[in-house]
Amino acid sequence: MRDEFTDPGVSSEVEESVEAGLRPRALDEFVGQRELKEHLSIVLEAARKRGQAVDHLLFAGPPGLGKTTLAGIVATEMQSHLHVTSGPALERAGDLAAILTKLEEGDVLFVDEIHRLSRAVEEILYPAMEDFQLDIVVGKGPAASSIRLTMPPFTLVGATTRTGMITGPLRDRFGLVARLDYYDDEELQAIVTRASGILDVIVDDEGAWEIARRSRGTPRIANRLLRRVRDFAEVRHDGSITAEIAREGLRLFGVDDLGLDKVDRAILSAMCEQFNGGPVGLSTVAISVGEQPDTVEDVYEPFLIQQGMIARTPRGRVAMPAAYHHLGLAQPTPRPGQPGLFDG
Ligand SMILES: Nc1ncnc2c1ncn2[C@@H]1O[C@H](COP(=O)(O)OP(=O)(O)OP(=O)(O)O)[C@@H](O)[C@H]1O
Repeated sequence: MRDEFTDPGVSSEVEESVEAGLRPRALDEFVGQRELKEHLSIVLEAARKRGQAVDHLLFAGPPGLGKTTLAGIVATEMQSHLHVTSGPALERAGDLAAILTKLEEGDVLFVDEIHRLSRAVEEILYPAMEDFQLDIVVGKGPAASSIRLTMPPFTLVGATTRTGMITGPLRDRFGLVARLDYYDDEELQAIVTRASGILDVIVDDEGAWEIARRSRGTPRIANRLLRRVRDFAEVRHDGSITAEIAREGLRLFGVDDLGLDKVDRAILSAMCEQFNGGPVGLSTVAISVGEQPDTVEDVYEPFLIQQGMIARTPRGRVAMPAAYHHLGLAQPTPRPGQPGLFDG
């Protein structure tokens, strides 16, 4: 049931190549995240002055907020190479060793979903991050021996949607841990305007604003909605995007006034109507909308919580008054003793 328009976690191969073209290359072009940018620019400048590799960096936050983009910026600003992999792709210790032995001095290794590294792989990473040492086991059984290789200093950039799942020892080995927050509407408007320049489509300020405010605080969604509205404008109008055209196009694609899509609305309506406002467990909600619990937790829930539509309590998820209001439903009066909103 995942929604291809507003799910920040879904990106096809075509979209990835379009995204690559829209990625800011320099820190100055990266919109928003002011504090993070300031910290990062100091870390980069200091490393440049010392002529050293940048300290290892960990970026945390929901999908589509710019973690991969920042890893690319670090590599560009340090004039080094970027190598990209992810936690689930590194199944065995040898997978990581193969990448590490290819790194040159100052290179940036980006590991997406770093919280999903296996224990065995993580253990290879510790000495590599700390002392630039790589322990490789040669042979099998009693004849196995370990050789230690020294590798050139490099920068590990880790990205995670789940800081809580990063082990303490791994987290401690990052010199900077930074959290990316949802973007505000003005920042997203600037992102839409910037992307429209690259995509060569005319969008007026109000048109960019209409797209921005339905983008769930997420640049990946802003860029995707812009591309869909561009299609709509080209097919049904003269190609340029005004507020009215943006509104019409987004309505056609099922994106509502707050930027919620059909999955968000299904989650809210399951909670409000099927489960009487909750509390209801995450996996029950996920099953009722045909999603994986991880997807509901990582992709949909953070924005619905941020919007004050649902809340997490020790007994499960509960629907807040804003959810009823958004769906146009009357809020039920709690039965005496019914667990609900104000528990926990
Ligand atoms: N601050 C920003 N300014 C302009 N564009 C941005 C910004 N952040 C992200 N983008 C755009 O949003 C898209 C998604 O960004 P990116 O792939 O870096 O997100 P991510 O956090 O790594 O997501 P995921 O973890 O799901 O891979 C990119 O195409 C990029 O152009």
